[in-house]
Order: sequence, then structure tokens, then C-alpha cells
Amino acid sequence: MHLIEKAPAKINLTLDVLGKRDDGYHEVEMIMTTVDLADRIHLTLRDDGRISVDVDKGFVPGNEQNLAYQAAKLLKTEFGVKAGVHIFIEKNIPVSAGLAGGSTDAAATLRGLNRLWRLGTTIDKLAELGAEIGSDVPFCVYGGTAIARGRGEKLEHIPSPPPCWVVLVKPPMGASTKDIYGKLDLDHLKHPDTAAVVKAIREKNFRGICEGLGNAMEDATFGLYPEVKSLKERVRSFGAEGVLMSGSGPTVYALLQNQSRADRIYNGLKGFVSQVFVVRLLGAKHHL
Ligand SMILES: C[C@@](CO)(OP(=O)(O)O)[C@H](O)COP(=O)(O)OP(=O)(O)OC[C@H]1O[C@@H](n2ccc(N)nc2=O)[C@H](O)[C@@H]1O
Ligand SMILES: Nc1ncnc2c1ncn2[C@@H]1O[C@H](COP(=O)(O)OP(=O)(O)O)[C@@H](O)[C@H]1O
Repeated sequence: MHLIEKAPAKINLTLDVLGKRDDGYHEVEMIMTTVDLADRIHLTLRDDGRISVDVDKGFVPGNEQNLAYQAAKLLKTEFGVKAGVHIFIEKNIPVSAGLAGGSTDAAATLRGLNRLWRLGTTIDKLAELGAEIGSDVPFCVYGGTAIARGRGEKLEHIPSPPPCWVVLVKPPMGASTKDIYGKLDLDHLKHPDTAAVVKAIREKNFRGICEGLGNAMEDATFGLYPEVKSLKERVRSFGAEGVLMSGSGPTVYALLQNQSRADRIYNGLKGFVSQVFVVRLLGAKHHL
């Protein structure tokens, strides 16, 4: 038996860091939404009970460090599953990019194995288990648009922004989420106005969303990689309505209502950044 589960990337429309917690994590408040740039997770039943993983690109671990492997192991233990699975990942989402590529692979593995192994569990249970793998996994289990709080696992689902185009620009370096959190200057962060962006989303006010985009992690990443700041300025100079770094970076994205403007930015940047994508926001939540 074989099935394929789509694993879309996320972007952060806002990302606020409210403080450091005793457990070493940071308290966050952020608006996340899924975009139509996705990995494809192929799940094939193994009768010998083993879990194996293989990736079509060399720079992602094809072993137990892979978050999809960890998702399968967690489900197998939790539900006492005798069967195994071979996981093959078609990797389209740039790695260490601030787009939750690993988290969404883990989330898609949870959804897919619920079907393949006929577990009959709920999406809420999968999200709860996903939090053991990573802070962004619960959001990726549901997809859609949500405000994430706590360390990222407490979700409030909200309507999606109005349809628009997203240009994703991934510069050649990778950013380690842990390192960027460690470099934050907590007393001098630029805090976005999350409530104002949520209001703009509810009112389908595209301009309001663009004006409110904000990411408290930008300065830390820009400090480490000044070229990411220059890239953001360059994207803005092409006439994008809203521009922001996603997550801990280094991917920078632009939101546009007009496809020809999105194409213009794509064409302008393609010459000197190899990973540029023009995609749509993905409105719908996942269902089991
Ligand atoms: C910054 C964000 C924003 O969406 O995304 P990415 O840039 O990774 O896509 C997330 O907070 C990333 O979440 P995720 O990548 O799942 O993080 P985890 O695996 O749980 O944690 C990796 C490390 O980041 C730090 N961490 C993570 C989340 C959090 N709220 N506070 C933290 O301090 C911790 O040092 C932790 O050891
Ligand atoms: N399935 C996976 N896809 C991508 N990265 C993975 C995966 N499993 C484990 N990783 C590891 O997770 C780290 C972060 O990757 P990723 O999730 O792409 O970044 P980000 O959290 O910035 O969005 C990388 O060091 C990578 O080796």
C-alpha cells in the first residue's frame, strides 16, 4: 500500500517574541499561513515493522534525525503499531529557510500514517503529538491561517487573508533557528502589532496586512547576514506591497495582489538568487 501526502511551507505574517522562558524556549505570538510550495511525502507500508526514510536531495538527513522519521516513530510507539513504513521525501521547500520544511514533513507524515496505518485518530491528537517533535509542527498539522502562542504550539485558527501572490526569495545561506533565537536582543526588539494584522485579515484588507507585516527576529538575522537586509530592500525596490523575512530566515517574501507584479519581481531577482518561487497563499485547512 502506498499514498502521497502534500506538505506545504508556511510563512510568518507577524512574528513577535515576548520573552525567554525557564525551559529555554521563547514565548512567541505570531500569525502563520500556508503557501502553495510543498514537499511530497510518499508513504509505503513495510511488513517487517521497520521505519526507513530517503530524501531526493542530499542535504537533508536520510536517517532517524529526519523529522518525518521521528513523526513515524512517535505514532508507532503511541498506538503500538506492528507495521512499518518507508518514507520518501520529494524535497521542494528550501532547507533551513524559515519556511518550516522539516516541521511540515513531520506533520504530513502524521496525517498520512493515520490513513496508511488506519489509526482513526483525530487531527487534534496528531497536533498534540506533533508538539513533541517541534514547536511549528502543530500548526503544520492543521495548515490554514492561525495565531500561534506559547512556544508556537497553542493555536487560534483565524480566517485566511484575501487571495494573493507570494514571491519567496531564499538567499544561499541557511539560518539555524536555535542560533537566531540565541542572538535576540530581547530589550530592543521591534514588536509587530499582531492585533492590527489580525483585524486586517478579518476585514480582507490587503493593504492593512501589508502595512502591518513585522518580524522581531529580523534584526538578529540581519546582524549575522547583512546581505539578507539588502535583499529585503531590493525586493521592496521592485515595488512589492508588503515585504518581510519569514521565521528565523533567511527567506524573504513579498505579497502582491497582481500576478504581473509578482512575475516582475521574480524576473528581477532570478538573475542573482537561485531559489525564487512565485506561489499562492493556501487558504484551506487540512482534513484527515
Ligand atoms: C522561528 C520559527 C517561527 O515560526 O520558525 P522557523 O524559522 O524555524 O521556520 C519557529 O519559532 C521555530 O520553530 P521550530 O523550528 O519548530 O523550533 P523547535 O524545533 O521547537 O526548536 C528549535 C530551537 O529553537 C529555539 N526555540 C524554538 C521555539 C521557541 N518558541 N523558542 C525557542 O527558543 C530553541 O532553542 C529550540 O531548541
Ligand atoms: N524532513 C526534513 N526536511 C528538512 N529539514 C529537516 C528534515 N528533517 C530534519 N531536518 C533538519 O532540520 C533543520 C531545519 O530545517 P528546516 O525545517 O528546513 O528549517 P526551518 O526551521 O528554518 O524552516 C535542518 O538542519 C535539517 O537538517
